[in-house]
Amino acid sequence: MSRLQHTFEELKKRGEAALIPFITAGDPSPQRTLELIRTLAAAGADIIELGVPFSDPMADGPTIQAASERALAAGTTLTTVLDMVAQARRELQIPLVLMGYYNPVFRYGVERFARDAVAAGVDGLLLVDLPPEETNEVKPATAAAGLPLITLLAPTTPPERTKRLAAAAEGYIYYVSMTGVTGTQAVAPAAIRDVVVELRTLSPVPVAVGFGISTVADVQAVAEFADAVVVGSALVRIIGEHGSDEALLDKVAAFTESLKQGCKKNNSN
Ligand SMILES: O=P(O)(O)OC[C@@H](O)[C@@H](O)c1c[nH]c2ccccc12
Repeated sequence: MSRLQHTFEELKKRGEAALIPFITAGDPSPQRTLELIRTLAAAGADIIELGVPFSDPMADGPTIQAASERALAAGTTLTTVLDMVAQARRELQIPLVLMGYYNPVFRYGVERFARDAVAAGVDGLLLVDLPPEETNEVKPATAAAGLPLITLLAPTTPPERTKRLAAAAEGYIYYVSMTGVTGTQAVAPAAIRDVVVELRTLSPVPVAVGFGISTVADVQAVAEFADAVVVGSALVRIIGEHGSDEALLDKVAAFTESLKQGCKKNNSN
């Protein structure tokens, strides 16, 4: 059983949704990223989504764009991201999913990338600017390496397409709660509940929800009907503000612990 499957099974037994914090790899520095991964894991993260910094992150709002710039300025490349994963993997079992844009992966070489990613200890790949219909170049390589290619679905995905993609999903489905870029608007849990519930019946894999989840209340509301919640910009903002102080890891730990409290299902108190 894969690390991802194992994590979701354990959480199901405990009646909890998975907490998936997102950070940009290399922000503020590769060294700091390793410390952040340790801190997130110790504070209750169940899976970590690591962003591969990119110069033209068109799906990202200002907060994550700035994180990408900090990471690139610190010299982060796809190769150094894989090194960070390999280092983390020496000491941690937490699933690590890479999120990125296709260009760096294409330049690295898709087959070599898929192999190196699995060897480093990557558990899943999200290529956010590659529509599922255009994964023909990537799928054979990720399938051969045993790397789940995570499908992104959005409220704008037509029902037929949703059905087809959900049935073929690997790892987990990432349901984007709204159109637009990351970190700019708040999620509206009531508006997405029914689609997510339906998606879970269509899909053989768990369904994560992300975009606009930034508070414990958001996490709690979404955790009632989703298998996992992704929190990106709210966390990246803390890293942006405290990246160079001593307090960074404590702040990140406290925020993560509070978010995890929201993941216990039916704890309406
Ligand atoms: O930042 P938010 O609103 O919390 O959304 C999650 C998100 O940051 C993370 O999953 C992500 C970062 N960049 C992306 C690009 C596309 C899809 C998802 C992402």
